Amino acid sequence: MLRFLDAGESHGKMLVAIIEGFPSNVEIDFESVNKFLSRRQKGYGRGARMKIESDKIEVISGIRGGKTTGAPICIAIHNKDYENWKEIMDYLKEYKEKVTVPRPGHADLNGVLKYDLDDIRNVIERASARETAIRVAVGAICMELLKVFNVKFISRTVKIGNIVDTTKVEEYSDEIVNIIENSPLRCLDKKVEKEMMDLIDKAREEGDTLGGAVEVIAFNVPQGLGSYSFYDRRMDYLISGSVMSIQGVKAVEIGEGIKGSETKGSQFNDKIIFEDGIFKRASNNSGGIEGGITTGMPIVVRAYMKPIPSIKKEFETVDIYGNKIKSRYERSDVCAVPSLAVVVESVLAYEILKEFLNKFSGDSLADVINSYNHYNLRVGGGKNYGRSFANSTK
Ligand SMILES: Cc1cc2nc3c(=O)[nH]c(=O)nc-3n(C[C@H](O)[C@H](O)[C@H](O)COP(=O)(O)O)c2cc1C
Ligand SMILES: C=C(O[C@@H]1CC(C(=O)O)=C[C@@H](OP(=O)(O)O)[C@H]1O)C(=O)O
Repeated sequence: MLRFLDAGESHGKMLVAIIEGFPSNVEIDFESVNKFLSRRQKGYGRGARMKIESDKIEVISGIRGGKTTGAPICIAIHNKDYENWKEIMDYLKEYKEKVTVPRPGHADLNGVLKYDLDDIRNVIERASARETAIRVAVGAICMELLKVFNVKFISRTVKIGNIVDTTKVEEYSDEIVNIIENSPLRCLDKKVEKEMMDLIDKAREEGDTLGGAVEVIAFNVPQGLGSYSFYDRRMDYLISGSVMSIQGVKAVEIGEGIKGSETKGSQFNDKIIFEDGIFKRASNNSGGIEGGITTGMPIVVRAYMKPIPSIKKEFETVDIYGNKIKSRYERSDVCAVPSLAVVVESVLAYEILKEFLNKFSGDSLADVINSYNHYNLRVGGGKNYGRSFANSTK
């Protein structure tokens, strides 16, 4: 079974991850992995930290000669900012200037109470969304295997504050990807994007922050991943839990979950059709998942992020000893919604690959390909659902 663990602090030496259960002989394109990391760092509204970091992965084990070996993959991302935080982050010598004013909205207060800490710094360091850098690296490695099976993603911003991009994306296109990848907010509607940027500027001037929403679509995911047979095997359970675990995410929607709740069954159901010997759906309100199993239609996930909790504008609060005090500001992003889109893309890639390998299991890429092709011969009527068969090890 594919699994991973990660560790590391925001201003510590590095972030690390160990991925286990990844098949052998998968070619890893490091340029592509590092590009994924740099996509996460971009986005209008990000703070000063992103000018310091230029995330790149270092391979410690499990990849040799550009290919996975089947052994646990260990990777690291070094924090450049560590140089500026060495004294504060020293693991032997106690740093005397403790952080004692918790920020509402962050893990600060809950963390010190739960772990009996007298320095909020110990909470901030691990609760920080800096951790998403290594999660994206894990997702990027998963993507290298999904690419063999032509699984592709589009991830974009659909909302900043109350400004919404209503553009619909139903099919994958390189043109759409190009627009998104070259835009400041990963937004498709340029007019709406300008309004969003103005809103971010206004929030920054006011010493305030913003949230929003992203949409991520996975194309060419085969039918049959996940299961209705047990709650924790349901694809929608796995995806929503994983997306919800991303720092700041407060709601997850699959397909037309929200709008659909206002319609009738006859309108919401995706009509089943049978064409050229294969089953298809005439629409995709279910967002590619029915009964906890992928339908073969695109998987559509929307994630909603609350406004960034660290606020420059001063307000009255209390410290961890209960004393009334002015709020404390910690260097921060004003808005991180475009970055969230890339993080959701990578956690989705991980969850899809995990179930993909549960269904088409194999210790080597060739075994996985055989299993995949065999299944597609059966349910795809020998033709598959318009996806190309994975028949190479490239
Ligand atoms: C990519 C990204 C960047 C973030 N940057 C900041 C930030 O600069 N300052 C901040 O206070 N919160 C930031 N957050 C949000 C916090 O990490 C998050 O609100 C906090 O961990 C508590 O979230 P939770 O209640 O969902 O766990 C960021 C989140 C993401 C996904
Ligand atoms: C470091 C990243 O995001 C950080 C997430 C974050 C938080 O509180 O979640 C706070 C900020 O960190 P710092 O205090 O160093 O400025 C963000 O920059 C990153 O995305 O790589």
